[in-house]
Amino acid sequence: MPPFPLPARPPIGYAKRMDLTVQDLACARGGLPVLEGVGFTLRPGRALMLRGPNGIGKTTLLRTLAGLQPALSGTISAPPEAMAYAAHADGLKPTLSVEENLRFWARVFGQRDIARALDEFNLADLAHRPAQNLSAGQKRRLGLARLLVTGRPIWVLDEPTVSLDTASVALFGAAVAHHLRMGGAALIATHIHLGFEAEELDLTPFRARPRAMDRFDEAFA
Ligand SMILES: Nc1ncnc2c1ncn2[C@@H]1O[C@H](COP(=O)(O)OP(=O)(O)OP(=O)(O)O)[C@@H](O)[C@H]1O
Repeated sequence: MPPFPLPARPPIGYAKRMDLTVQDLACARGGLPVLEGVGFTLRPGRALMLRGPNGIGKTTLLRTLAGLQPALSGTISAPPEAMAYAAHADGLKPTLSVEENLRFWARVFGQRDIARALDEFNLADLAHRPAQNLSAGQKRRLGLARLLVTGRPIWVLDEPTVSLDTASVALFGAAVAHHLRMGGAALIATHIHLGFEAEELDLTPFRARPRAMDRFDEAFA
């Protein structure tokens, strides 16, 4: 018996280059509609940066795409199993070392190689350090290195550079650029420029209309 459950479905991985087409998507947070009418296509090898002011719904959209919460309506062409989601909670096991964390996640996602993840995020010197003894930026690097052992083609990233210093932002930018060259794709909510070519989607026009205003109109119908 493996020490932890393996995925019921085989990983999709890079061999399966995948478009992500979103049509007329509406999503909610805390039971209130946040965005409506969202639509875009993200193709293999491309990155799309989500823009918009604080509270517009970037996190809500990413969580919906990654299958962590249901959409109110609309369609998402790619299944959650095609996506690797990384956000503020990094899913690290505090008592496991850096290397053990990566081996754990590689096993969960049906992968073997962790060497590239250690290398691309400059974690080799920290390989035997328990995750709980890492600095905030080092933990974030490990959380992002996890993406490389998922083998999943579409990265869905919420503010991935929080806590990273300039050198680590550059490492992360290079890792994403490599992922794109391999035929992967990335959807990233960030307020900074990551050093590679990407399209942008401003979510401001997709802000959901307030429900109170709908009721106000109905009162005069
Ligand atoms: N746990 C929650 N329960 C209820 N409402 C929430 C919750 N988290 C966020 N919200 C609200 O949902 C809306 C969208 O929030 P979301 O976090 O998706 O925005 P964001 O664009 O990612 O913001 P930021 O740029 O500040 O990270 C905001 O109005 C926010 O106040």
